[in-house]
Amino acid sequence: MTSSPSTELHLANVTKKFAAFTAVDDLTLTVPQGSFFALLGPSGCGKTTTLRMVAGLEEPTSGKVLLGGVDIAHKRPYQRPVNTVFQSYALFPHLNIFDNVAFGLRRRGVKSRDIRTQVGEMLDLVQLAGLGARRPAQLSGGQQQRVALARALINRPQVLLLDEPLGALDLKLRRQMQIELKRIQTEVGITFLHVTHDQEEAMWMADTVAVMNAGRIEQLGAPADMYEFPATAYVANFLGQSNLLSATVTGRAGDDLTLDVGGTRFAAPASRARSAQGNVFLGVRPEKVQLAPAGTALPDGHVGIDSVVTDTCYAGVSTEYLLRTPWGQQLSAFSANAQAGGPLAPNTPVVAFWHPSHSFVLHRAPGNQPTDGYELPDNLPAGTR
Ligand SMILES: Nc1ncnc2c1ncn2[C@@H]1O[C@H](COP(=O)(O)OP(=O)(O)OP(=O)(O)O)[C@@H](O)[C@H]1O
Repeated sequence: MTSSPSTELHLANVTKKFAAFTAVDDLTLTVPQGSFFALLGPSGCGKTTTLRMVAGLEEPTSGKVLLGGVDIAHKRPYQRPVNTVFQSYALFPHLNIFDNVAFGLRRRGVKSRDIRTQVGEMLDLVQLAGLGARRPAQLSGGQQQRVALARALINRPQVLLLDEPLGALDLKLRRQMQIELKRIQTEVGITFLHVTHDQEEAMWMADTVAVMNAGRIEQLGAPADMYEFPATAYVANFLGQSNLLSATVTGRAGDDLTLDVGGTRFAAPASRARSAQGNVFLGVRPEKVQLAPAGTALPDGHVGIDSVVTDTCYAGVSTEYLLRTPWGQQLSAFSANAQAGGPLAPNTPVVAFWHPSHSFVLHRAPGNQPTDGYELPDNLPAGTR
C-alpha cells in the first residue's frame, strides 16, 4: 500500500489567533510525502492547533494549508484526505472491533466482500487478527490504540495525523507502540504527522522533528543533527539535557574558536558554532562529559574544568553527577554504571573534561545566564530542563 504521488503537505505562513492570543504565528513548514514528521514542544506551544488546522478542526486566521498543491485550509474535515488518531482512541463502544475498523469503508459504500478483505488486512497489519468480534472495552489500552490506528488507516488517507496517540499508555507499552507505529508507517508509506511533547518519542520515531516554541518553529531537522548541533539554547534544553556555559569569544584561528569560560581559555570548533563572536554559550551534552580525579592530566586535545561533585542521581543504567565549577555554575555529567568503581561521593574534587568536537557554541542574548537566571519556559514537561 503506498500513497499517491505529490501528496506533500505544505503550511504557508499559517497564523491562528484565538481572540487577541496568537497560538500559531506565521508558521511555514513542509512535510515530505511518506515521511514520519514530529511536531515537538512543551504544552501550549501550538502543536495541536497546527495539527487541527490540517485536520480541518480549526480554520487558520491567515495562510494556506496545501496538500499536493491544493489549498485545503477552508475545506470541511470530511472533504480532506486526512485522518486523525487521538490520545483518547475515540472508538465506538457499541461496535465490535471489526465494525469499528469497517466504519469508513461502509460509509463509502464499499462491497461487503471487499470490506472483509480490507479489514482483515488491516487487523493483520496492527497485529489484532482474531480479535474482530470483541468490543473496545474488552481490549487493553495498547490494543484499543491499534484499533484506532487501523480505523484511521483503512481509508488510505494521504496524511495520518497523530495527536499524542501514546499519551495514555504506560512507559513500557509506549515503547512497544513506538516501534510498532514506526513499522506500520514504513509498511504503509503514508505521511505521518505526529504531535508530542515527549522528546525521546519524537527522536525515536520521526525522520524529521520540528521543535516549536510559542507558535513558531525554533528548529527543524533530522533528530540526530538537532541533538548533536542544536541551533538555540531553547532547543539544546528541550531536546535532551545540555550544559550551557556562559562564555565570550576571544579569538579565532582557522577552524578553532578560543573562548573565555569563567577566566579559563577553552577551544571549540568554529564549524560547530552558531555564533562566533561576543557573548555565547559553550554547550556540551552531559553524556559527553567525562570525570577523572582532580589533578589528572587530560587526554590529548581535551578541555576540562576543575569541579566538585555536589550530588549524585542513580538511574539504573547510568548515574548523573551534578558538579559545581569554581565560578559557581552547575554542570551535569552522565556516567554509565557499567564502568568500574563506585559512585563518586559529594564533595569529591574532579576534573570534568570532553573533546572540543563534542561541544557546540550558541548565541547568548545579553544578560542570559544559565545558572543565575537563564530563562527556560515554565511549562517544560517533567524530566526536561
Ligand atoms: N479554542 C481555543 N480558544 C482559546 N485558546 C486556545 C484554544 N485552543 C488552544 N488555545 C490556546 O492556544 C495555545 C496553543 O494550544 P495548543 O493546544 O495548540 O498547544 P499544544 O502545544 O498542543 O499543547 P498541549 O501539548 O498541552 O496540547 C494554548 O495557549 C492554548 O491555551
